[in-house]
Amino acid sequence: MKKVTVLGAGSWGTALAMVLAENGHDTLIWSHRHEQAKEINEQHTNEKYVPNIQLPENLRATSDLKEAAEHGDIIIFAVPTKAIREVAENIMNYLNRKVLIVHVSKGIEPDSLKRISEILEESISPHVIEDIVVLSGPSHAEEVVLHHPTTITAACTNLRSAEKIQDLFMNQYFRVYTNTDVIGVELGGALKNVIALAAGISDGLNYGDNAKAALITRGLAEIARLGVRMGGNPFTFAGLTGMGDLIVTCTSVHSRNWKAGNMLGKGMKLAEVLESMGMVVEGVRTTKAAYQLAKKYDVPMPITTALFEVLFNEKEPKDAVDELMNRLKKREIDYLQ
Ligand SMILES: NC(=O)C1=CN([C@@H]2O[C@H](COP(=O)(O)OP(=O)(O)OC[C@H]3O[C@@H](n4cnc5c(N)ncnc54)[C@H](OP(=O)(O)O)[C@@H]3O)[C@@H](O)[C@H]2O)C=CC1
Ligand SMILES: O=C(CO)COP(=O)(O)O
Repeated sequence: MKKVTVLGAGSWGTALAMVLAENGHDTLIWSHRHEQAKEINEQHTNEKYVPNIQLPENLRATSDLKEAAEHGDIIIFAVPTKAIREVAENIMNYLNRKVLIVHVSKGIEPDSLKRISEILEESISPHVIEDIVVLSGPSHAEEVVLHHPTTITAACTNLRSAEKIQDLFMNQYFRVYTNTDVIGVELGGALKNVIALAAGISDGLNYGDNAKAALITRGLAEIARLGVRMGGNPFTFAGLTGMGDLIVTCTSVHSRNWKAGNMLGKGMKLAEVLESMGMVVEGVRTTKAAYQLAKKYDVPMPITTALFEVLFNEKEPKDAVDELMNRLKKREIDYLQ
C-alpha cells in the first residue's frame, strides 16, 4: 500500500483518486474548496464533477495543502494547466523530503511555451523531486468511474519511475503502459485538445464524417510534425497518447474540448461557451501556445492556425474551413522529411 496525494478534485483528479483508493492505496485528495473536501469525506460524493457516483469510503479529502504535502510519497497534480505553477509553488513550501511527482494535465503554457513537466521542474526544488512522471492517454473520467476498460501511458525518462506508476494504477479495468518519451507524450496530450476543438466546430457546422476524419488525420500529421521537431519520438504520436487520445477526444460526447468546439460551430461566442462549460477547456489556451510554437519552430500547422484565427481573431468557422480547403496543393506524407 502506498501513500498518495492527488492535487485537484475536478473530474480527472477524483476519477484517478477513486482508482487508487480501489487499488487499496492510502489516498488523500486535495481540493482548494473546503466544502468540496467536506462533501467527499462525509457524503462520499463529488456531485459537481462526478455526478451520481459513490466514492470509495477509504478515499479521504482535505482542503489543507500542508496536510496534502505531508501525506503522499507520491504526489499527483490533477489541476488545469493554468493552475499548475501556482499549486506547485504553494506546495513547495511544505515539501521537505523527496517525493515522486506525477502529472495528468494536458496543456502547454502560452508565452513561456513550457510543457507541464518543465513548469514543475521550474517551480519545485530538485532536492525534493525523485522524478516527474506524466500519465496520459485516451481516458475520460466519466468512463473510468464506471470501470469501463481504459488504457493509458506512464512516461518518464527514468523507466523505473514510470514502472512504479504503472504498478500503482494497474487493475483489471485500468491498464497502464510505459514510455520514456516525455516530450512526445506531453505534446500529444496537449495538442490533441486543439484538434478536438476543431473537430467539434466541424460537427457543429454539420460537416459530417469525412471532414472529421480529415481533421483527425491531418491533425495528427501536424501534431507529429511539431512534436518530432521538438524532440518527440515519431512512434509516440501513433500510440495511446497521440492517435489514441486524439480519437477519443475528437469523437466522444464526454470531451469538454469537442463540446466547446461544437457550440462554437453552432454559432456561440467563445466567452459564452467557456462560461457555460463549468469545467476546464484546455484546448483554448493551448491553441495559443501551439500557434506560438509553430512560429518558433517554423513548422506549418494549418489547422492550429485556422483555429487560432477563429478563437482569437473572430474569424467565422466556415471561412476558416474554406481557407483550409483552398490552400496550395500538398503531398500527403511530409512530416518525417
Ligand atoms: N476530465 C477528464 O476526463 C480528463 C482530464 N485530463 C486533464 O486533467 C486536468 C484537469 O482536468 P479536469 O479534472 O477535467 O478539470 P475540471 O475542470 O473537472 O477540474 C479542475 C479542478 O481543479 C481545480 N482548480 C482550478 N484552478 C485551481 C487552482 N488555482 N488551485 C487549485 N485548484 C484549482 C478546480 O476547482 P474549482 O471547482 O474551484 O474550479 C477543479 O476542482 C486537465 O489538464 C485535463 O486536460 C486528462 C485526462 C482526462
Ligand atoms: O484528455 C481527455 C481524454 O483523454 C479529456 O479530454 P477533454 O478535456 O476534452 O474532456
